[in-house]
Amino acid sequence: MELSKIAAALATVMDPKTGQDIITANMVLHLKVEPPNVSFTLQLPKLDPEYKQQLNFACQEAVLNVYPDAQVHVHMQNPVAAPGAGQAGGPQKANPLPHVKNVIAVASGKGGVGKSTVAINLALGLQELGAAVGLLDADVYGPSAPTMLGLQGQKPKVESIYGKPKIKPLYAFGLPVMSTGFVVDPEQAIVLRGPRLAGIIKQFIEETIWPPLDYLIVDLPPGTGDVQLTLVQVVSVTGAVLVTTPQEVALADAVKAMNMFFLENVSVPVLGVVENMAYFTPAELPENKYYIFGKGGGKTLAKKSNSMLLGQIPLVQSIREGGDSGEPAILNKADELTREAWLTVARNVARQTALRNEMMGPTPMVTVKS
Ligand SMILES: Nc1ncnc2c1ncn2[C@@H]1O[C@H](COP(=O)(O)OP(=O)(O)OP(=O)(O)O)[C@@H](O)[C@H]1O
Repeated sequence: MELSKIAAALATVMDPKTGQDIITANMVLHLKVEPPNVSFTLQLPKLDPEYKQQLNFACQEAVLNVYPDAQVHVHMQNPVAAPGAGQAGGPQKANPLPHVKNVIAVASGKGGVGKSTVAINLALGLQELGAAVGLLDADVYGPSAPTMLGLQGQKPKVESIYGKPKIKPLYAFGLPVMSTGFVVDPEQAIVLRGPRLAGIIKQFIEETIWPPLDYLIVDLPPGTGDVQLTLVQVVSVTGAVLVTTPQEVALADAVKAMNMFFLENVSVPVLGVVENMAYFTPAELPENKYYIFGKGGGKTLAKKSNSMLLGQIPLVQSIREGGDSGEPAILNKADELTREAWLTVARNVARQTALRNEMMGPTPMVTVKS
């Protein structure tokens, strides 16, 4: 009996919770083979007994397919909660995305500063550096990912796993993408509040079949509100990237957005600040920088949030055109300066995330007492 064959057999069993196979979803522990006995622990989130039984049968069947005489012993166990989860006496919560290493929220104080542009180019930049990346556009009131990634009019497919519907993300330039814009009409979204909104965000996190990822980039709505609060309750957010423009007026709002990550019990570390539209560079004079909105907003916000300036992105036509045409600017090899500005942001985000992970454990998921 070979351990690797048994592991390969178990990798054909799907977890209804994440839509991943149970090996990828890190659900199989203590796999032991002492012929004819095969035993292992199956960590599974709270599911009703019917699912438990289905999974048990599916595991038995998978092993018996390769070793018909095996005696299969499956021990079921609730997963160990994400470290720090359920602090302050709340109930322990399990991480719904065990196969996603880092969840990075991209936030801004107000709309129009280029938060979505940053989220998308950052996601593609990290991918270019070799990481597996996904994008969740949670900007319910103004979802930009469908247009900016050329996915307008497309709808994600729903797949049934053990009778439970799971959403398959769409793909653009190699990125798995989910956007509120695929399923909710922004005009209807205006009236969404509280529990309804929370339900949608929760569903996008828990019911999308995200592949194993190094980074899931989440594009938040501007400001502070229900989506932000829901996100920190349903998933462990590794860190936040704040986006601002250089003007002083943008700063006051950005500080409010920043403070929301430091609320009691939230404690999502700020990885750094991206200063967008930092200066204007005409295409025909690529070396010239005109600081038309002033200087220093990004640096000031980085200082206030005790983080770093991750990069400065110029105000250039190619970024706006990239957003409109569905082909983000970072993919435009003809505009090397802009590409390099985006890649600097991606490198700095990767470095700050690694440093953060060395220094502290996973961010506790927030428990709200009702
Ligand atoms: N550096 C830039 N240079 C030129 N145009 C830019 C730049 N950054 C963003 N834009 C353009 O500005 C517009 C707003 O950008 P974007 O949608 O990313 O902002 P946002 O902060 O996400 O706004 P909202 O939250 O309201 O959706 C878009 O048309 C985008 O292409």
